[in-house]
Amino acid sequence: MNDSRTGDLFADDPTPAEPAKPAKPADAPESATPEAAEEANLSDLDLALADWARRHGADRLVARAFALASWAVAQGHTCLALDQIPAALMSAANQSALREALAASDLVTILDGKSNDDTPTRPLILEAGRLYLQRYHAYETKLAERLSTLMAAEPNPVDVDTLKPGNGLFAADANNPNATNWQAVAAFAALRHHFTVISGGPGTGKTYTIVRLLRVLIEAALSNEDTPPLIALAAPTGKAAARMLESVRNGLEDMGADATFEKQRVEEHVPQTARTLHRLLGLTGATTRARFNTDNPLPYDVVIVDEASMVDLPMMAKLADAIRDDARLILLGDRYQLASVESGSVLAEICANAGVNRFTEKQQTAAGELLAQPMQPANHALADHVVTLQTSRRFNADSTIGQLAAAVNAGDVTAAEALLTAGHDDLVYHPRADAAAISQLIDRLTENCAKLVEATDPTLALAELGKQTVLTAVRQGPAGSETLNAGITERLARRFDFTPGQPWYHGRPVMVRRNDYKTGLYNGDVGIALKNADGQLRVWFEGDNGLRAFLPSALPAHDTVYAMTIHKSQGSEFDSVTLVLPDYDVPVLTRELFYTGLTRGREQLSIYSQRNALEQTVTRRVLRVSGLAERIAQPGEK
Ligand SMILES: Nc1ncnc2c1ncn2[C@@H]1O[C@H](COP(=O)(O)OP(=O)(O)OP(=O)(O)O)[C@@H](O)[C@H]1O
Repeated sequence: MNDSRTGDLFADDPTPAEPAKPAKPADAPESATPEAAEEANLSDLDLALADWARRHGADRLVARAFALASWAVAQGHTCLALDQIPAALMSAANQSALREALAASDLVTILDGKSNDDTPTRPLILEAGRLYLQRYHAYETKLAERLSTLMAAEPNPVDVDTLKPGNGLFAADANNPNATNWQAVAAFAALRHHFTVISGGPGTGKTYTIVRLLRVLIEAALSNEDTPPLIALAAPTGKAAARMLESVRNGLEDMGADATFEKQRVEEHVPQTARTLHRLLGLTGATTRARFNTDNPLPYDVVIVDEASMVDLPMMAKLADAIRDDARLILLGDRYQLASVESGSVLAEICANAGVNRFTEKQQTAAGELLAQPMQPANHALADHVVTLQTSRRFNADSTIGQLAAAVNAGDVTAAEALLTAGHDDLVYHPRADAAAISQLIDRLTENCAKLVEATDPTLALAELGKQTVLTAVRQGPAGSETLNAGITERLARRFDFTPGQPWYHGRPVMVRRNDYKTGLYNGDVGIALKNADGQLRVWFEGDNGLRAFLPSALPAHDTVYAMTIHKSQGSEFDSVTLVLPDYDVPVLTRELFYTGLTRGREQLSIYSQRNALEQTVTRRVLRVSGLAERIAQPGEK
């Protein structure tokens, strides 16, 4: 790192350059000066960018703006909102001088009413009070442009009569026969448009809907003697892709019970694989440029992406870029879930602007009797493209986990607390998450984890891992996943007489930390180390065609996984989940995080959290600054 990154950049008055200093540990004492405090909150990358700007003629304030725009991306925003810069990162005096400094800089493009196609594109872009690194501005504008193009055209009409109640595909709800069947409406929206989002919590029937939609598309083509559509199934992670494929296969199998359905005729045209988005787009090397893009679009007529809430802005922009204008892009996901770890919360933003199941007058007319009641017309361009499924088909309607998820989504602390303290069998609440409570929890968990050390059959051991897990909000600290993993390992080592420090032992569960195309192991894949008959350790993973065994040394980066963070659990479900929130406040404690964690549990949920931490968590929303929704369409444009 260049030395000029320090005092020189972040002091308001010129000071001599200082030598580079090591990164500040989290518990370091308060910084001596406000400037040093501002700097301490920034990463080396942020500071390197500021340094680059400085070397290219930026004054201190503009250089600082570079660092802050980079900091904003690391926080998950796509840009820096100038009116929301934390005081800890820029003094009020500097904030009030910032706009003028940016306007005067050769490194900053100002986009306003006066800009046009000849306006040069510079490394920083200021638009409507949002300051972007140029690349993120390009991702955002490109994505908005592509989605707007896809939304503007209507595909060739497909007969939607088959979707109507009574026609076999989507049966009316036996308990409520006059209610709108939103699954049928979701299929209708996807038939009518080139871009559709089907949002829904776990088990609300997104895959069920998709399988029926594919059936309609394939059967329509076959009956017209057209070529059936070329379909791609994809997801952000390998694990999510594998789950998606399994759900689609199960969905086809279930539909096989319908005597009018010629399963084989349709099945032939449904893909036999689901890929990661990286693979789909040809992003497997070190390059950030996808092999498939506007100039070389994907060959598919229908691209369906599951777990779309986990897709970040750069990936979504690349995906939309690679979709042909005459193809369909269908995103499946849960609008209320945590967004991607990286920048942007694309799915949530698209859905927030669409509202919940509100259509334009035009779409209501086209839907006809699929909609049981007329609704107040929406006028946002996105409205017709988003359908939200709200009834879980996997749980019964009054499952406590489902009710808690609804209360959390509504930010209703009182209802959430009432459910937690009512003494339900499937929801157990421990109002303490201090060191003593965590130690007791570790003891209890160790009993369960001992089953893995005693396991001999990899299939059974992997099934055991899928049954239950512990989810944490944070990695470190007393309630962090690392502490729980270390605590359980230590107790197991004592009980089974191995050294806790030894990396590999019989029964160690691991989670892969990054995609590795060489081994075909992906970020989030979970495996178990077991000794074979010769006493050799192998790590077993589930694969498309049965179990796969690896030498421990062949694995990509991985962690022990008795417990994992909620972020890492996205896209997975377990019969039983223990959810642990720290008893001190951290900014990651948000409603979206809690919702995502609790909806990983299918049957049983235990929550360890102090009441006030819980209240704080349910109340706080993830706020990500972005201009995407504004760009896609202004209200009234449709
Ligand atoms: N309308 C329906 N009638 C009967 N069963 C249904 C219906 N919709 C969904 N199901 C069943 O509910 C279960 C969950 O559906 P599905 O897997 O499609 O949900 P999902 O939203 O894709 O779930 P996940 O979030 O886990 O991916 C499946 O067993 C499916 O067959």
